Amino acid sequence: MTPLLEARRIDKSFGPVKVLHQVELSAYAGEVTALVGDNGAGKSTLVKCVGGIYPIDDGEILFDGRPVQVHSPRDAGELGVEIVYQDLALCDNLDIVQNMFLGRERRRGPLLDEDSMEELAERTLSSLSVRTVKSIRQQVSSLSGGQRQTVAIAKAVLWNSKVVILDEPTAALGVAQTAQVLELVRRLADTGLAVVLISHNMNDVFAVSDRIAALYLGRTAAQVKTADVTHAQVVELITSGRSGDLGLKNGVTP
Ligand SMILES: Nc1ncnc2c1ncn2[C@@H]1O[C@H](COP(=O)(O)OP(=O)(O)OP(=O)(O)O)[C@@H](O)[C@H]1O
Repeated sequence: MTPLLEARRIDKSFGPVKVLHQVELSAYAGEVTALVGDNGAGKSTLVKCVGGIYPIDDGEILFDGRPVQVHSPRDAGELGVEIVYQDLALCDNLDIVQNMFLGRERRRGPLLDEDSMEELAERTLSSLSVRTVKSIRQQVSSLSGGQRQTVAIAKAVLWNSKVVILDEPTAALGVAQTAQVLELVRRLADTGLAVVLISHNMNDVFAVSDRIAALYLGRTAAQVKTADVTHAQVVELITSGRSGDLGLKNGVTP
């Protein structure tokens, strides 16, 4: 199976500090790929390279098997790659519809086309089976952490995205909200999207992912199917970059 999004042999330095060394990442349509690694392993940097925020020094990015140039978030957006960052970049003083269309508002003549934006926002939320928000005209400041995360994810999928990258979507959430967001993550993949989930939480990783890509000190420690590994083996990959009993071939389960 060809990955929908693939990063190959990515090198990235900040000044004299090399942060990514020949890093590999494959994400497949219809699957959740968990990107794991300790603090500072390079997860955010890799995602920002793929999302066009940082230029790569070397390596290549492929979309649906074709090499592509991603020089800006706009390039990434045109390919259908959207990233939901931890800070979510939502505006508290705007409502859900205004946030979902922020910077990409629909117009009819000189006026905003509120009806069509409302309808599309509604349709997107219901296609994701989101029933947790009372009204799409609610101000974002009145939403809970889980609801905010949901709106940020819905905003990312509104634009015909094909790959959605989520940076620690459950980090700030309680148990019930975490379960809701993980359910949404699973649903995104089930609708055919390739989902990349950055996470530190092994329970989340094992609850929703199909594959795991582990980084260790800026290198790919392994890319494995979740069903082929145990919690303990993944923890070992994260903490030492190795897992002796996995029988990996070039970092991949044979
Ligand atoms: N803009 C930057 N300039 C210099 N160094 C950076 C920059 N961004 C990240 N780094 C360094 O790159 C390394 C990888 O950081 P990165 O944020 O990608 O790790 P991470 O795996 O996402 O960590 P965390 O889980 O803590 O978010 C770290 O050593 C960090 O200090």
